[in-house]
Amino acid sequence: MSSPVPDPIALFLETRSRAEPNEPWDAVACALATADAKGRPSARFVLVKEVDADGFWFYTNEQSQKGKDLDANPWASLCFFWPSVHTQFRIEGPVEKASAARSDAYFASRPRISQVGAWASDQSRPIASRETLTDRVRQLEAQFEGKPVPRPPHWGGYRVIPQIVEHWVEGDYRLHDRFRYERQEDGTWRATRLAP
Ligand SMILES: Cc1cc2nc3c(=O)[nH]c(=O)nc-3n(C[C@H](O)[C@H](O)[C@H](O)COP(=O)(O)O)c2cc1C
Repeated sequence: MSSPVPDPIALFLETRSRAEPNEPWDAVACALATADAKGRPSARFVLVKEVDADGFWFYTNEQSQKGKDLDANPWASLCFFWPSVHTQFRIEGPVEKASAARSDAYFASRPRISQVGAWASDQSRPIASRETLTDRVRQLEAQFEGKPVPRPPHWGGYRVIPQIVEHWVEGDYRLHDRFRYERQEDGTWRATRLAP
């Protein structure tokens, strides 16, 4: 049986470190749920490599479906599940765009082929064929040859500011432990135990 902690972000980071060596896939991957202007939800996986009390950061094409959703409705929910430690975390809160400097720094850290891919892909728009994409990659590789690849203006970071964190730990006979943490005005967290 677990009990509430004062800082659920520290708990998230500690749990992720324990999970990381045993997960078959990337422990920083999570489902990101957004909703459009009509409140229709959609979910997809993203990588959230940077986490602190101010934000859970991900990077994407701002003209994608998720980018449009976040323009219309800047609130999101993230869901991580690490089977090796029998734990799920849900993070919910308002979303803000990263500064240009932060997006530049992250873009610069990516492999060159991913940087070219960010220019080549009009993410979430229809394309005629796979060749359309690979031809565009070849064309851009030639264009940027011998030069650093700049960050496309429509590509950048977002942070989900954690207002609600839910920690779920699998228990025997489906009697799981669930704690919902709500961030208070003074930055402390109020924990509530939820029925599983
Ligand atoms: C494990 C995993 C990680 C992913 N990480 C990202 C990411 O960090 N950023 C991104 O734009 N797409 C990422 N994708 C692709 C997205 O799931 C999605 O297909 C894409 O962003 C378009 O989503 P949208 O049309 O809802 O905007 C990832 C996919 C998987 C399976």
